[in-house]
Amino acid sequence: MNQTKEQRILNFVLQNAVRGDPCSVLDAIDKYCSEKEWAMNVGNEKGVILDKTVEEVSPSVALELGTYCGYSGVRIARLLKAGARLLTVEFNPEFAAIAKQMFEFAGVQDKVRLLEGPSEEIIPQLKKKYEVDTLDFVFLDHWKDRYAPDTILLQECNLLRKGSVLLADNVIIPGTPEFLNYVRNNSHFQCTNYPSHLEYMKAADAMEKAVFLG
Ligand SMILES: Oc1cc(-c2ccc(F)cc2)cc2cccnc12
Ligand SMILES: [Mg+2]
Repeated sequence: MNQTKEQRILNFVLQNAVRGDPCSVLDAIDKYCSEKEWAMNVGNEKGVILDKTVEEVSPSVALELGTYCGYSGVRIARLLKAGARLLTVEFNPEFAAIAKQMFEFAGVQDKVRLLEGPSEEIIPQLKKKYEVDTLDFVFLDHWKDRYAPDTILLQECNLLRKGSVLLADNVIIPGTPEFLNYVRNNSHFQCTNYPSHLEYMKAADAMEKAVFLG
């Protein structure tokens, strides 16, 4: 049976990265996806913006929407303090299976909990089923038409607290106009735009940080 691109990415990591070394996993994915096959990982340029935001927030509980192959999950988890945890949501079971193996190889599996299913179903379960009080950090990197409704849903489920930080990928390409309009015209959010480039390409992209003011 023919391999998928995501399986080829994982295999390249297994053969070229060092087990237990998250940075070598990130480097291997970036090498493969810049030289062999493009894939929708956040990449190293926007990844540095993600790193700086995670380091600034130093979250105890982080949520990622859109796991894909686990690149940004490894990127976030490698920076988490002892006892902190990342919940990452992926609705595609094939992607989830790849990401699970990626987390295990990188050695971050004890910090990461992979939740399979649609974000709109999982978000309302976070408090009771996954023992979340509030979220310190949320990385939005899933389907672009879900950013705004999921941001509203996070508020409706009382998962945000004063100072919770949302960071959204792809606000230029593919683009998230509804989300940008929502957070930028909402007095409960303080927004900052971080211009960058689409992963592995020259096209312009950007990330948007939206701090919930309570
Ligand atoms: O970082 C991303 C990039 C793209 C993307 C796909 C095709 C393009 F031509 C340009 C950009 C899609 C994503 C979907 C979900 C999460 N991240 C994505
Ligand atoms: Mg993305």
